[in-house]
Amino acid sequence: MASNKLPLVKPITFVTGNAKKLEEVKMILGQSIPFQAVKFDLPELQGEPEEISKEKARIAAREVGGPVLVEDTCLCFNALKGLPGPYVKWFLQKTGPEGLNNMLAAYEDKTAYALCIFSLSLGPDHEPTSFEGRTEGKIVPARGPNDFGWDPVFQPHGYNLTYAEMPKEEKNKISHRRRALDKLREHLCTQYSFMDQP
Ligand SMILES: O=P(O)(O)OP(=O)(O)OP(=O)(O)OC[C@H]1O[C@@H](n2cnc3c(O)ncnc32)[C@H](O)[C@@H]1O
Ligand SMILES: [Mg+2]
Repeated sequence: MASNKLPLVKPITFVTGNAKKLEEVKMILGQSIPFQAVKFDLPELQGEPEEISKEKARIAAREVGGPVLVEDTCLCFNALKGLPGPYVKWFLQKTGPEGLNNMLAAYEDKTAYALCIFSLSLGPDHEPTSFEGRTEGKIVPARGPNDFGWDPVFQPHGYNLTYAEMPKEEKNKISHRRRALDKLREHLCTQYSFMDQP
């Protein structure tokens, strides 16, 4: 029976400058989606998270000249109406995770959510499609290894451990990144068939 799935000949190139993101994406996707990675620090717009992610995908598709995947991650504090959101990287660089916790000292509401938006572009002439994953939690004084971003200050709802304290497999079961990748995988597997490169 003929398949009505679209053939995808080239592997998808995941473009990121962040080695820790890549590590998690590899663990979560395993062999399910053929992809390769290139390390490139893409310029980022200011604005709404989905538009930032989509614009990264447009730039990456032009650079690579084929199918690309990018993601942008936000950490959103409810007391601050969603800030620092997509700008968390710059806060983190200047203040470290503990500085993020201190930002909420003046507020009773410590709730926050981690948001990950992957954008897939099939090439320079294609509009990107986005896949969003969100995990609710709260901001706490830093606990656990300080080796990935704001993991030490984010404690997901229903857990007594911060992301940093959780074994990687546990984080990857419930994370913002996992939830977004589940949607991406579903989309790719229902719409496309992967072909070996000639
Ligand atoms: O090249 P790209 O993919 O853009 O990588 P980046 O490091 O610039 O990443 P973002 O623009 O998405 O900025 C998100 C910030 O949040 C951090 N971050 C991303 N995912 C995280 C996670 O799962 N846990 C903790 N920190 C995370 C990351 O290190 C950045 O400081
Ligand atoms: Mg970035």
